Order: sequence, then structure tokens, then C-alpha cells
Amino acid sequence: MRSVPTLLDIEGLAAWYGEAQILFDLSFTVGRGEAVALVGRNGAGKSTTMKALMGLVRRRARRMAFAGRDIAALPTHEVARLGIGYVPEDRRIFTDLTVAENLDLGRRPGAASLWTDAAIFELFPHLAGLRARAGGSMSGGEQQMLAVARSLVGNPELLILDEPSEGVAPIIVEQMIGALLRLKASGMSFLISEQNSLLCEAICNRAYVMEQGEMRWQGGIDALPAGSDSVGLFTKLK
Ligand SMILES: Nc1ncnc2c1ncn2[C@@H]1O[C@H](COP(=O)(O)OP(=O)(O)OP(=O)(O)O)[C@@H](O)[C@H]1O
Repeated sequence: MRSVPTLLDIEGLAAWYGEAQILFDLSFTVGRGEAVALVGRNGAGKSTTMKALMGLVRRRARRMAFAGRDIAALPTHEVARLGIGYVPEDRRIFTDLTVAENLDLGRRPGAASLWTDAAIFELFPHLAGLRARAGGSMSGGEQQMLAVARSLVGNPELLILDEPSEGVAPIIVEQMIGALLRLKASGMSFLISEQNSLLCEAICNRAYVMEQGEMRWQGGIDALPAGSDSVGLFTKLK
């Protein structure tokens, strides 16, 4: 596999909820322009890993570098400002606000964004027709598109997506894959927690498999058995 410059470089990451340690000595990287999958059973620690990167849970690491900058002690908004966009599992869109208003809220005051509304609607044509709709009246898949779109307007270099296809209709998963592939072709990097092997295999170059807060396996996405879900996949890999 051709090696790419490292964008996200994590070594020895541990994280806690209160006194309970959830992550143990995780090391992983995401290269520039690369898409990396985090897979594992429910409760393995994928979401917590993402929250730890964003400074949303107590964490400690030997190294936590993004684009050469130490992010270990940064608060969430500073991590985001450096260029990491995060879409949590529950999407966190504003249900009372319209699509256009949700996008506006993703913009950083005073910072120009490459992602004008026109660019967003070109990437997600489906959202264009919904721009005046309230977020809460849209389907799960439409809300997921909006959540990804809203994180884009912050101009990220790395997108962290927690289960982007969960609760999303297959037709919208296909549209999402198309949009993510276009983003990847334009140089975007990704860390994706995903149970849907279709999306993983379409987008990701490499995968890390987690169990009980530890990394158990890593390798090229081609080494993952086709068509299996992450539970079956994990059993085969062990
Ligand atoms: N807010 C919390 N407080 C305490 N423990 C938590 C909290 N959130 C998650 N956990 C625990 O941390 C562990 C890892 O959970 P996490 O959500 O990171 O797993 P996951 O791999 O993302 O699984 P899922 O796909 O179900 O979200 C689990 O044992 C879970 O019960």
C-alpha cells in the first residue's frame, strides 16, 4: 500500500467516563486523503474514541497530533477550529430550525468557508429541495446528510463520522456514499465508525477493529471479508 503523510497520529490513548476507564492504550493513524474505518461490536469503544479525539471525554495519550499540532489538551471548539469535523451518532441537528438555518449555525463567525450553500447543495442535491424544511421533520437519512453538510461548512480537513448509515434508508446510504466519495476525491480524510460493510468497503482504505476498548486488529480494507457485518467480521479476524 502506498504510504501517505500522516494527518492524525494517535499513540497510547486512554479515556474515562468518571472513574471507569473505557479506552486502553489505543494507537492509530489517519493519513492525508485516507479513509479509515473503526469497527467492532456495540460497546467496543468506537464512539468513545471519537469523543476522546474531540475532547468530549477525559482522555490522556502519549501522542495526539493533528496536522502536526498537539491536540491532547485542547477543548472541543479548538479541535474543531484546527480542522476536524465531527458528526456524532445522534447527529445533533437543530430540529426546530430549517436546513438553511442549521447550515448557518455551522459557520464560524468571521471565517470564510469554501462551503457556500451552493457548494453544499451541489454535493447533496437532495438537501436543496428541503432547504426551508425544519430539521425535525426530515427522515433519519436526510438529517444525517444535513449533519455532514453542517460539519463541512466549518472547513474540516478530517471528518469523523459516527455510524453515518445507522437508521438511514438504503437509497440515502447510496447518496451518502456518492457524496463521501466525491469529498474523498477532493482530498478529504475520514475516520468512520460503521456497521454497514457496504459503506466501509466503498469509502475506506484501512480498518481498525476494536474490542473492549482496545485495538485488536488493523489492516487494509481488502482484508475484511466482503459482505459481513462488523460482528461477523470481527469473529473472522480474531
Ligand atoms: N456516558 C457514558 N457513561 C459511562 N459509560 C459509558 C458512557 N457511554 C458509553 N459508555 C460505555 O463505554 C463503553 C464503550 O461505549 P461506546 O459507545 O464507545 O461503544 P461503541 O463501540 O461506539 O458502541 P455503539 O456502536 O453501541 O455506540 C461501553 O461499555 C459503554 O457502556
